[in-house]
Amino acid sequence: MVISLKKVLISDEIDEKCVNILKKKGVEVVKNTKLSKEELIAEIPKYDGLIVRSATKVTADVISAASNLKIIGRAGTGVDNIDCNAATQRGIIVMNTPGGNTLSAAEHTCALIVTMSREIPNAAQSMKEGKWDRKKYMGNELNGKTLAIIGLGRIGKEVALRMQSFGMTTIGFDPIIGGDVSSEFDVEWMKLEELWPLADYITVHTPLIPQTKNLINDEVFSKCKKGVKVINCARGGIIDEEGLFRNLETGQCGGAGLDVFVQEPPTDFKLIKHPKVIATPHLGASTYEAQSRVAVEIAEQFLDLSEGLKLFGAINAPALANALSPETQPWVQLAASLGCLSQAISTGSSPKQITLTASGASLQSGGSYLPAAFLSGFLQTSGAGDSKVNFNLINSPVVAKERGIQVNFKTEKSDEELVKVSLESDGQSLVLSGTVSGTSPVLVQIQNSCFSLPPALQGPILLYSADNNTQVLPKLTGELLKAGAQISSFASSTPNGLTWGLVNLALPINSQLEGVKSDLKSLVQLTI
Ligand SMILES: NC(=O)C1=CN([C@@H]2O[C@H](COP(=O)(O)OP(=O)(O)OC[C@H]3O[C@@H](n4cnc5c(N)ncnc54)[C@H](O)[C@@H]3O)[C@@H](O)[C@H]2O)C=CC1
Ligand SMILES: O=C(O)C(=O)COP(=O)(O)O
Repeated sequence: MVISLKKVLISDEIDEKCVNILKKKGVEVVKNTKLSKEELIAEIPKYDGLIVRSATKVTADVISAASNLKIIGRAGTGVDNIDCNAATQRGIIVMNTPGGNTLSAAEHTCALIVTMSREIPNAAQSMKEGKWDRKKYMGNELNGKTLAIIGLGRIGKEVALRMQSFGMTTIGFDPIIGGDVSSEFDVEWMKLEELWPLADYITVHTPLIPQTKNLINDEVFSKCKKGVKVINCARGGIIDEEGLFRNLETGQCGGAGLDVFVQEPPTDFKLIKHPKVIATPHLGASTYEAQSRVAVEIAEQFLDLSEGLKLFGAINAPALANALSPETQPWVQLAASLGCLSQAISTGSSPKQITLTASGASLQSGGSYLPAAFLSGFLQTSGAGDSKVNFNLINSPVVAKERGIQVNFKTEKSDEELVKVSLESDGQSLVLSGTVSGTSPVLVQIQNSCFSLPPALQGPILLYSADNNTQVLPKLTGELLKAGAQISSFASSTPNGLTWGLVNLALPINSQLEGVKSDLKSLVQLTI
């Protein structure tokens, strides 16, 4: 799957380095950070790449209008502003720059913890108002206090390491990162229920997903120490905003440091204006260093992918990572071609079982891309679904699963490199196998008949079977010439019951070849 990047739209405020790196490689870049949703929908069909931060909402209707879009890049971490399911369905890669802004977000979290413990924002504001209030702003030391960290990924870990230097005890929870790993950075892993009563401060560093929505709510506050302080530098909504306000009012919550909000920018400032709240306008990643890093990283990741060098940061393209190298490309095309042929030959009948077998040493890792490539050809030829959607390695596995189509993948040791497909459907079983000759995918076998000179599976083809090929061939050639066909090459299988013939054409023909159809057992025309 080749990702050709000619024109990229940058619709959020991103460091100029991103523009420069892409332009240097000949990519046309348009930066427009003022687009309304309607304007974005009108503009997006012109682009094959889109780069955003958190402000642009890449919704399903934007994606549906993006007829040429191949990749959406997030210069940052969270992709909750991108409808990733819609992008996957359309075969569009979604990519972020994990790690590029980790340290900035971690430092911002620590800054909120420290400033909250000493009421620095309120105290500083009172001095600007000409006051000298030394009694009002008594604080607490962090030394000896317990910090609970929910989400022990990149940012959670960096927060732990920094706050330990203040003498804080760090405890935490993460469903994936266990105690063996967290103990390496001195975080004692515990269950949420054990952690609530111990925490003086709770900081969240998870994505916003159904499991983390309103994770900290009235019930949780009631299990915490009176005066517990909370910090959210991850995503608005992980701490229930209404519940937080109620607990600040009663004093059950002693303070909150908030960088992110359910609605950004907020329309209701009630929580933000609470005297015990320190709020910043989603500034976690807003440092020159982080912005420079994520801008460079997203541009380089785009270029690496379009140059077929490597895939990094993609969150919805597991089949693509091993399918980029020039050596793998013809095998991807072969599997897709076999998918096209299988669907064309078995028209209408839905497959009960599809088995793909890869033989030969170089195809042993084919399980990561051959089934997806096969499905892309199979679905494309089925013509099912939205005709604007092209099936590729991103969307085919997902769409096939939705339609109940499953591919069993097997490998076999052999000196010969070969991809074999067996397809069982109601009353029909089909076997096809192919290989790569030079860089071209070729058909080796169909049912139990082999081609001594395997024909190329590329471009417009005509595949037929007949009982008596010697009689049929002159008639077929006559019909093709009548239809104005330019025949590039012809191959026939060694007769074994039926004979199969494959005609490679220069251009597709606009004829059903009625004059010869009755002499043939089967006939399919398709462009691969
Ligand atoms: N305020 C800002 O400007 C920034 C905010 N962020 C946000 O910070 C958050 C964390 O980012 P990273 O550390 O880079 O992500 P990460 O992917 O490295 O870590 C997230 C961790 O959350 C854990 N997790 C998932 N479900 C959980 C659950 N139910 N309970 C507890 N833990 C759970 C995951 O297992 C993972 O270890 C993200 O939401 C990201 O969008 C990131 C950068 C800047
Ligand atoms: O990377 C993230 O997840 C962030 O929240 C940073 O958002 P931003 O790029 O500053 O709009």
